[in-house]
Parts: sequence; C-alpha cells; structure tokens
Amino acid sequence: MRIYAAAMTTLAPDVCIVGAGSAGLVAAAGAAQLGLDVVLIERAAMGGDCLNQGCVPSKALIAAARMAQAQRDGAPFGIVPVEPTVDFARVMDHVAEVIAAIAPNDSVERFEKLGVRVLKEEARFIGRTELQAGPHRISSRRIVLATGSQPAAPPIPGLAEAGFLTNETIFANRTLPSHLIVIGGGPIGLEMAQAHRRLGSRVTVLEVAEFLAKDDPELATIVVARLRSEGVDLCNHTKIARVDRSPAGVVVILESGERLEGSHLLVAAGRAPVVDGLDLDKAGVAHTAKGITVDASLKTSNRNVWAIGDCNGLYAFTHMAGYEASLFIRGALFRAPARLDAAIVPWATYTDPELAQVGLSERQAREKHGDAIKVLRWKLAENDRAQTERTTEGMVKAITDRRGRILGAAIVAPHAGELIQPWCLAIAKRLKISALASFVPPYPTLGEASKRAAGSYFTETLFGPRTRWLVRLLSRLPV
Ligand SMILES: Cc1cc2nc3c(=O)[nH]c(=O)nc-3n(C[C@H](O)[C@H](O)[C@H](O)COP(=O)(O)OP(=O)(O)OC[C@H]3O[C@@H](n4cnc5c(N)ncnc54)[C@H](O)[C@@H]3O)c2cc1C
Ligand SMILES: NC(=O)c1ccc[n+]([C@@H]2O[C@H](COP(=O)([O-])OP(=O)(O)OC[C@H]3O[C@@H](n4cnc5c(N)ncnc54)[C@H](O)[C@@H]3O)[C@@H](O)[C@H]2O)c1
Repeated sequence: MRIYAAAMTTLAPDVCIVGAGSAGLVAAAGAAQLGLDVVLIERAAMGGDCLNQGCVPSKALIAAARMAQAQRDGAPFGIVPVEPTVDFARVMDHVAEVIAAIAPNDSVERFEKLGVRVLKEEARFIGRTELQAGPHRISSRRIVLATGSQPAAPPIPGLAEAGFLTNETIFANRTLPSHLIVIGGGPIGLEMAQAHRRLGSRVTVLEVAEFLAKDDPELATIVVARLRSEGVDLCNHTKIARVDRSPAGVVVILESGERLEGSHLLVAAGRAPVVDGLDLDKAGVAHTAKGITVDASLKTSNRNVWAIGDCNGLYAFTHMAGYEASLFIRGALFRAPARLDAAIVPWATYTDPELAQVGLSERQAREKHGDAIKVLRWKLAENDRAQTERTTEGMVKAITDRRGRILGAAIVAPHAGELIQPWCLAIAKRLKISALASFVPPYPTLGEASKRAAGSYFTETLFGPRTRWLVRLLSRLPV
C-alpha cells in the first residue's frame, strides 16, 4: 500500500470522471469546454481501449492486411498475382505509428489545455460522492464512471495455465503466428482472423455458437464465405474440452476429440465490465456481471453517479461511448431530456467485405411488427461500381413498416461502415424510405445501391396497373 499522508490534497470539482477512454474523454472535453471544473482520473494509458488495444490498432492491422491481399487478388484485373513478402515486425511498427499519430488528441497535455485536471491514478469510492485517487480525495456531486471493459476468458479447463493472447497483448506481438487459433467468432475474432490470414498465418476460428451472431445471418453468411474462400478455417458449433501447452505453443482439444496444434492462441470470447477496485458498494452503485446498472439517462442507483461506455454493459462501441457521454452532458449539465435511443444504434465489423447495421434487423423487426414489414434488397452484383471494382459479393438490405417508416438497414460491402451512414441519418431524423429513394447520388458509386434498395419499396405501386392506367389516360390529353 502506498502512503500519501504528506501530499494529501482535497479536490471538489463540478464533475469528476473515472477513465480516460472514448467515453471519459468526450465527457471531460465537453464539460470543460462548458466552463466547468473537471477532474479526470486515469490509471493506465490515455485513450483507453480504442486507441491503444482496440479500434485503432485493429483497423491499422486490417489496413496492412488489405495491402497484402491486393497483391494476391490482381488476376481478374490482368495483374499477375504475387504472394506478398510480409515483414510482420514492420507491420506492427506501422500499427504503433498509427497509435502514436492519434495519441496527441487523447493526451494529458491536450486535456490540460482544455482546462481538465488529469490525475494519473487509480480511483475508488470512499463515500457516496467521494473518491480516493492516489494522494487525492475528490468530492463531487457529479461523478461519471467510464471504466470500460476487459476481455472475458471463458471457463475452459487449462486455458489460464496454457496462456493466451487477448486484444490487450496481440498488438505487441512482433512474430507472425504460424498457426493462430482464435476462440470466438464475433467481431474481434473475425477481424483478427482475416487480418492474420492475409498477412500469411494459418488461422483457425473456434466458435461455440454462430459467427457474427449479433448480425443478420443473411449478410453474415457473405462475410463468412469470403473468409473461408481466403483460407480461414472456420468451425462453428464447436465446443472446446481443454487447452494445454505444447512444444509448438498450444494444443486445443475439442469435445469431439480432435486436437488442434497452434503457435498462438487468441481469446476473443466477449467482454466483461471493469469494476474491480472501484468499491462501488461504498457509493451504493448497483452492478451485475454484465455491467454497472443504469437507467435510460445513464444514471446509476446513486443519483450523483453516471456510468457511460462499455462499463454499463449496454453496448461496446466507441461511437456509443461518445453518444452516451453526450447524453450525460445534455442530461446532467444542461438538465435537458436525455434518454438513450436504441433505435439509432449503428455498428460495423471491419472484415472485408465490411458488415454494417443500424436499427432493427429483419428478425427483430418481425418480433416487434409481425408480418407488417417490408424487406428491401439490392445486390451489389446489380451495381455498376461494384462490377468495375469486382466486389460484387454483398447487398443492401432495409426493413420498413407498411407505411414506409425505416426500421433498420444492413449492408455487406466494401466500406459498408461508410455506406450505412445515410441510413443512420434517415433513422435518427425519422425520414421515410421515400427520402432515400429520391435523392441523386453520383454515378458510379456503391452508394447507389442504397437508393436502389429504397426505390424498390415503390416498384410495385409505381409500375403497377393503377399507375399504368393513369399514365395512359394522361397521355391522351393534349401536350
Ligand atoms: C480489438 C477491438 C476492436 C474494436 N474495434 C472497434 C471498432 O472498430 N469500432 C468501435 O466502435 N468499437 C470498437 N471496439 C470497442 C471500443 O474499443 C470500446 O467500445 C471503447 O473503447 C469503450 O470505451 P470506454 O471509454 O467505455 O472504455 P475504455 O476505452 O476501456 O476506457 C476505460 C478507461 O478507464 C480506466 N480505468 C478503469 N478503471 C479505473 C480506475 N479505477 N481508476 C482510473 N482509471 C480506470 C482504464 O484504464 C481505461 O483507460 C473494439 C474493441 C476491441 C477490444
Ligand atoms: N468493429 C467493431 O465495432 C468492433 C470490433 C471489435 C469489437 N467490438 C466490440 O467489442 C465487443 C466484443 O467483441 P468480441 O468479438 O470479443 O465479443 P462478442 O460477444 O461479440 O463475440 C464473442 C463470441 O465468442 C463466442 N464464445 C464465447 N465463449 C466461447 C467458447 N468457450 N468457445 C468458443 N466461442 C466462444 C461467443 O459465442 C461469441 O460469438 C463486440 O461485441 C463489439 O461491441 C466492436
């Protein structure tokens, strides 16, 4: 235990935020720019998971892998394919350089310039509105918990003893795995599987249930097929009996009796909230294994404490961490209505092709509206730009109610994370499907597929017998 008696300070800011990841940083910047006195406490690296161990390194690795894959994929364009020479240590330097380029945005220096007091300490509650952080005692009427999540290790016998990589360690690896075994076929598992395969590893993914289970299966199947065609071994409905160390690295024994030898093992089997050491009970902040319990305005069971970002277990996306921080600012600082709107939540998985979703999936829409929905589809094979790029595996799928209200959309395509954005806007602004059918996108773009999917809502009525009858009648009038 560290003893701070000599340098003990007492602080009483307007807002105290624990955690300088995506959620905490947005809340801190917003509150400070509104002129409030803000203390931000961070025990590890500024920027949290997204910058250091999540979105940024994973997308940088994916970008390097795409460059490698492009060298293999030239044949249909008349370019002789070559097997790329991958300098894996240099690839990881690229990943570190990208993190370093973004890090100043999240740095102590930047936040201090905004007027935030940053404490590089671990925080814990010592009362309902009081925290201890190193030698500081902080008392505040508005405390924001933004402590994030950590990889959850499934209870597989031998796993802990054998040792494994997670998102917290894989980006420090500088040797190309000869055989990477991945436990978990969610977004992390599949993004990392495809990237490593493209960089030259043999990759096996073991999934106990379905791949990308949170996404529309009709679209997820397209991603899964692409990974398989690139040589990723994908095994779903696969139960692992135990894991052991082996001379080559690790051996995974399946319940079927099959043994898989790998050089590296990555666990990407879901997330658990970070609440360790916070002494939440001392503040009367209720929590479960899923996360810190919050209401729709993200307030906890203690009216002075909010929980935003991954730690509340609602979503695990950087954009949701930012959105939840903005709700805190709106509700707690402006005292305006601020309730999380689940209908507008988007997400994307950055495999190639990407898979993006906003609002309800077809299954969710059917659960809520029965058969009173319309499902609209437009295949990329019908899109001229996709043909020129030879990226015709994919589609836009949208769901509306009978009156044309957009309930959800999903896209599997290159850059689906970008292509989904008009749908995000339409759902957030409650536009009808006619809005997406009646704008003029430039030709030739992948984005036209969204307009064509939206337009298909009207095909039957527009070109049906009534309209034909009307146009015939009008054509008889003098010009
Ligand atoms: C491999 C991977 C890829 C991802 N890719 C994407 C993506 O492409 N797009 C996307 O939207 N999301 C992605 N995510 C999810 C995204 O990273 C998280 O949703 C986001 O980082 C959550 O932000 P946060 O602020 O809630 O938590 P974090 O970023 O985890 O920040 C929490 C901070 O709190 C600190 N902390 C915890 N306890 C204490 C304490 N007691 N005292 C002081 N400090 C404390 C921690 O040190 C940490 O820095 C990815 C995640 C992973 C793992
Ligand atoms: N592109 C993105 O936005 C992005 C990328 C990566 C992560 N994330 C966020 O991070 C979260 C966590 O990602 P994740 O992929 O770790 O979690 P996940 O919960 O989405 O997927 C984990 C998968 O592991 C499987 N699994 C669990 N235990 C298993 C076992 N014993 N054996 C085999 N499979 C097992 C589950 O069935 C599930 O399919 C995501 O839900 C997402 O919110 C987002």
